[in-house]
Amino acid sequence: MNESLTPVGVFGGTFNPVHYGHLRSALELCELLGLDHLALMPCAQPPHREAPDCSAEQRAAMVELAVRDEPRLRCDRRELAREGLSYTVLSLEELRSELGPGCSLSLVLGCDALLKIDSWFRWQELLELAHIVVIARPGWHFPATGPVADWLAAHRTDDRAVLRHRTHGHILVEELRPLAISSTEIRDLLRAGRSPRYLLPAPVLDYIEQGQLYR
Ligand SMILES: Nc1ncnc2c1ncn2[C@@H]1O[C@H](COP(=O)(O)OP(=O)(O)OP(=O)(O)O)[C@@H](O)[C@H]1O
Ligand SMILES: O=C(O)c1ccc[n+]([C@@H]2O[C@H](COP(=O)([O-])O)[C@@H](O)[C@H]2O)c1
Repeated sequence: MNESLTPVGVFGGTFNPVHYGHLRSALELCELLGLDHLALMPCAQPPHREAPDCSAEQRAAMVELAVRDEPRLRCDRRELAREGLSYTVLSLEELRSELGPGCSLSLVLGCDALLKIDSWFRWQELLELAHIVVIARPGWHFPATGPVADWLAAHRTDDRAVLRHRTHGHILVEELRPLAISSTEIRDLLRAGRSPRYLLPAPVLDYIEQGQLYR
């Protein structure tokens, strides 16, 4: 067993746009898990949904504005630099080769993403590259049967210390402060001519207004 690793994390999402649900969860995870940093990683070409209505460059720019005053949060642009669909396993492979085999790396996922993870490209290799930290939400249940249930049963731990002693391979579920905010709701408010102020950072809203996004 390794002693006292300093874990780092990566939080993938479409971030269309990034909001306080993402940001508050990211900061709480940094503190609960003792992460050196957590990088929000906007996907360029989502493998699983229609192309977002604003560009990957714009979504990454909004993430950069959102994290610029918090040193523990970063924006990771690697999926913008890669051709093709933004498969998470490819990003984890890149991160693992940059960080080296001795670093503790965690992939952060919302529970909605976890439910569908068995449809992801090479999903069973994810835990060979990183731990997975799942953000639990009120009203959400684990699957009781099927491949995701079996996978959770085989790899789940309730011990946060595992992130300081192991480099990859475990699933941790964390209940964080619930914030009922979604990017869909923010886009809908903007399209309806209503304000999403206070659901997302002011510099992100300024960027949306200046670029006339989501109209
Ligand atoms: N309010 C929230 N609290 C905690 N996690 C969240 C919240 N909103 C989204 N997430 C998680 O953040 C990750 C990235 O989310 P995403 O960028 O798709 O945002 P979203 O608000 O769910 O977007 P959309 O409404 O467009 O589906 C997902 O794993 C999702 O589960
Ligand atoms: O790798 C895959 O096959 C894959 C399939 C679906 C989703 N993902 C990733 O899951 C993350 C959350 O996606 P979303 O739709 O909740 O924003 C985001 O980083 C996606 O790139 C990844």
